[in-house]
Amino acid sequence: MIEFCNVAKDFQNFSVLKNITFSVSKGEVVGIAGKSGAGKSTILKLVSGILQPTKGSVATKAFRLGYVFQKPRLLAWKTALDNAILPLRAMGVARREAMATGKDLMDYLGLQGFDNTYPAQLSGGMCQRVAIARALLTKPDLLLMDEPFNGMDSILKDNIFQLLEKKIIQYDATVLYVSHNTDELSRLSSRVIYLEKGRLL
Ligand SMILES: Nc1ncnc2c1ncn2[C@@H]1O[C@H](COP(=O)(O)OP(=O)(O)OP(=O)(O)O)[C@@H](O)[C@H]1O
Repeated sequence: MIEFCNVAKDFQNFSVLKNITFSVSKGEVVGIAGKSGAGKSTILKLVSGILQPTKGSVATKAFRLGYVFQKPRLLAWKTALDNAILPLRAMGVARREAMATGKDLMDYLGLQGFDNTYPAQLSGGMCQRVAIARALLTKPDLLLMDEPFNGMDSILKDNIFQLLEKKIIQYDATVLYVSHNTDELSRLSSRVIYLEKGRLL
């Protein structure tokens, strides 16, 4: 599903990733760990095509991509529900159907009653849950998540883990996700990639 072949990524004269080679098979759940600034988010951006490698190649066979960014990146002028269903609407799903599906998922994520609330009125953890709903609603076959549990308490995290475990099986999704937390990494992933000084350990 994902293939990195001798990938290097430089920003101006700064070399973030050096000669990275790894692959992720369909249905695998792989964690990415490493110190702050090690290049974890850069790996996800390369997978998604937001960034291009300086050297080497990055290939994916994803049909539908879900991406939970490090920051929620919600549109300030849209309600929580409208933010969550944005990719569904872009795919041509009728508004009424998208809203019903979106509302169910938002309720499951503990956001009952906040459908019509704007991002500025939500907490950081609530915005992050809207972003998780947005990434899951399209039934992605590749899910990229960058510190998806930021701002969440342990009970909430546990609910979201259960939801993710269910959805990953349901969508037969491949998952690549970044976390600093070893408990979070060991709970979901079958393998962890560790980045240090631009190289894979
Ligand atoms: N667009 C950019 N332009 C210049 N430098 C960048 C850019 N994006 C990232 N960097 C640099 O690349 C390095 C790796 O960034 P990245 O966001 O991938 O790290 P990270 O491992 O995800 O860090 P954190 O755990 O703190 O989120 C950092 O030194 C960062 O300053």
